[in-house]
Amino acid sequence: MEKTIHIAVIPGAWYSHLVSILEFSKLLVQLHPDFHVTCFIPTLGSPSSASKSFLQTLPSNIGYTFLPPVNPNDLPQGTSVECQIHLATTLTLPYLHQALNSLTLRTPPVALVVDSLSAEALDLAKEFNMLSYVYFPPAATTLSFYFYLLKLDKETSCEYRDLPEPIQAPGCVPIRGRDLVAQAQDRSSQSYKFLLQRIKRFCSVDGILINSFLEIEKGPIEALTEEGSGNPAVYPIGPIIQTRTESGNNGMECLTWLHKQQPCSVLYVSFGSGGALSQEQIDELAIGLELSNHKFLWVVRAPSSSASGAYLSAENDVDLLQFLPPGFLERTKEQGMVIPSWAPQIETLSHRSVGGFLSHCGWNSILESVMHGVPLITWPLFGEQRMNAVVLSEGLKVGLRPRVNDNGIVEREEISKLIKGLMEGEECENLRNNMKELKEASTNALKEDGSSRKTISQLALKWRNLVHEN
Ligand SMILES: O=c1ccn([C@@H]2O[C@H](COP(=O)(O)OP(=O)(O)O[C@H]3O[C@H](CO)[C@@H](O)[C@H](O)[C@H]3O)[C@@H](O)[C@H]2O)c(=O)[nH]1
Repeated sequence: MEKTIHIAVIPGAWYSHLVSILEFSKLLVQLHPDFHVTCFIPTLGSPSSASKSFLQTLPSNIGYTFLPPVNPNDLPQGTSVECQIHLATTLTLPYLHQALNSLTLRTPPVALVVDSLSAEALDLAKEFNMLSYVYFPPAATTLSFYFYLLKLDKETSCEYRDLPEPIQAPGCVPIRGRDLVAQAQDRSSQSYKFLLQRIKRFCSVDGILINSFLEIEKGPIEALTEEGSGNPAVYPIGPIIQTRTESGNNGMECLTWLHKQQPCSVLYVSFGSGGALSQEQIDELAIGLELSNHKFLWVVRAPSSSASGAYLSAENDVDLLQFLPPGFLERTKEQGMVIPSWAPQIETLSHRSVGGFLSHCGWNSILESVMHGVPLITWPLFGEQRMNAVVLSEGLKVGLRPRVNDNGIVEREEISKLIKGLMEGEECENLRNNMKELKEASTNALKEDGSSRKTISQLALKWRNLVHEN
């Protein structure tokens, strides 16, 4: 009888990371039905409704258990979101140990695949005799810069933003220090120390699975996979994206509205699973959308206190439309639609009426936009999003990046100008053509003999052979 191949998976305590690693797991068991995945989920507070409804889509050969949740209110005041996510895993390591122990007694997993934000769990692989892998949801460019940061940290002492020249990591577009990942903007911070610790852990694993593909990031992927690079084996397995998203009645309403619009006429505006703007920036964005005269569909969130935007994890019942400028909804009722909190993003990006995406440049949103051929306005807020914005606007030329004023605000005239550039005229045509090519490449990567599909099969074969040898 054919043996079942067991894999244990540990996501990061963040909606988009949970979804990405589990979408990969879904693809793995779909392509290789002799595989079974068991997932242990760290959580911050209670799981969001979007996470719960996503978990209901898992097939029977993927099992999951929640680890005891870490309550953000029990953590020291002012703990950054990155540190909260990190603690959601570290504080539950004893439970994870217990859970892996009982799993190993029943059905020993051959490999432990751990999300990049849960890297502390990697130590358990050795103890339970499993191969260890990092699942890395962001871009290959980010991974290449991460490894390069270890070198840069030794060779320089100033803040990276004060370096006179852009930084050139192997195979990557040059990136100015101020555009580096947010955790590296203050080298004395706890977030930076955590980041370096995490990257060092990555160096000793059996492999790193990245959610990217050769055609979108040829330079960094070739540099990362080059023999003698000194990195662990890197496996590009993307683009892994959600197959469908949900958002109840609001979602239905927005799709009904999209059905009534002209092809490629609507700009979709969304800042990911939790990105939020300051009140001043919400006002500028609203007026900029209005001035552009283009149709829009905007997912609105409560304002953040940071001028340049931040991540807000709380779901609450406040009326989000109160944060819009007076009279805006009435004036734009024929021009746009505003949707509070959450939209069905996949259904929106795949809708024929959508012609542009103003995005915070989370890597999942980028891949979803690429797979549906929608060019972007690249409006990074936090994390590694500034690096992604450079890749899209300066590298791939499928996005336009707004100019930010000295107070960290993108002004209304700039917003309106960029929307016009994205949605009409020669610039729009060039961006759409570049995106069309990328869309085709992204579809090919996961076809029968596509580059990423081959990589997944290569990994599966390696894991299967190990089980059959024992
Ligand atoms: O109204 C919404 C908003 C978001 N989404 C989905 O939520 C996910 C958002 O993912 P992403 O675009 O990557 O944004 P974040 O959740 O902010 O992603 C975090 O994780 C990414 C991968 O590591 C990083 O690139 C980002 O910087 C980091 O903020 C996507 O699948 C969207 O389809 C919806 O379905 N509806």
